[in-house]
Amino acid sequence: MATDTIDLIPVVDISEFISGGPGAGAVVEKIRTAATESGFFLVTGHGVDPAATKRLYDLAYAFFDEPQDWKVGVGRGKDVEGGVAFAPMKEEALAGTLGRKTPGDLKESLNFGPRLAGDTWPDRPAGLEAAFRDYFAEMETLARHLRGIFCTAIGLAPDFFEKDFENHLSALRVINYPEQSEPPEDGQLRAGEHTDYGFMTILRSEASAGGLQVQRRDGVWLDAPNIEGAYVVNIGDAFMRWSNDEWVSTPHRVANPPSGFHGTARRQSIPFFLNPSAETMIECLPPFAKDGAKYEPISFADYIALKTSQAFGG
Ligand SMILES: O=C(O)CCC(=O)C(=O)O
Ligand SMILES: [Fe+2]
Repeated sequence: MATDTIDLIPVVDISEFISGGPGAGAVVEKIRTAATESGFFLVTGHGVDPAATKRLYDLAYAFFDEPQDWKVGVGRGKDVEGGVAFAPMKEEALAGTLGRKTPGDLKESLNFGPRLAGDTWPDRPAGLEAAFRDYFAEMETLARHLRGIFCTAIGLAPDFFEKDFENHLSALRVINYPEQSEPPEDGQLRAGEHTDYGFMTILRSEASAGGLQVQRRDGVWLDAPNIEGAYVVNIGDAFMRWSNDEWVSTPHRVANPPSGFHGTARRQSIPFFLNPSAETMIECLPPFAKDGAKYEPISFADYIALKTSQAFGG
């Protein structure tokens, strides 16, 4: 029901927190509640430049319109720090991260991180790299505001996390979910059920037939609300561990368009995966340690290696 969705995934205008206005405390309280109940909320009043978002959206759209043969030649190497990587249709099956074998996800993506390995940027569409870098910088600013909100909500100094994000390993991805001309295979989705591994994800979502769904604790899948210009924020697994499981990383997926759907179902989303630096220690935050820490301290690099080996059985 719509009321359930809006209660569980509330829309929070964070402008009063950013400007230090009298409503800042209410912003913090709303986000604390959402982060502990569903791990998902939408933000408005975030200050992100809409032109930077549109530029990245439009250039990535033009990239995905290029012929498949050409696209698969882009960014398969690992030699360029801050390069680009293209992942073709069905290459990734996100449900595999939960140990489930499904056919590959019905999506393709372009991936970038200033400290992540990729390949030389393609020469077309012109301005693609600059659009990724500009939008990445916008996300860094928003992420800093959100970290400030998180710290205030938890009772930490507002800059508690800042040293851990000086050399952050965040990743920016644009995903294209094309029209589906053939029915999906059994168990095949646009993006299979998963949780995100990092600290938090900031997603530029898009309303379409076949969109983002979030799992309620009783197992029911809810459609995430779509509000033009708002960002969907969700807590990742590393932050859940850091908070001694008080802030929750919730399973989500991207549904297929309904079978027999005849309208336009192409969808493009832009997740920014905020990750700390490799050496950051994920160690129960003091305000959550009262009844004992559930987990041993672990570096972010070791944590990702552990998650990957758990997911892929290696
Ligand atoms: O495309 C979306 O709306 C969500 C994608 C997602 O959850 C992911 O890539 O981790
Ligand atoms: Fe995700």
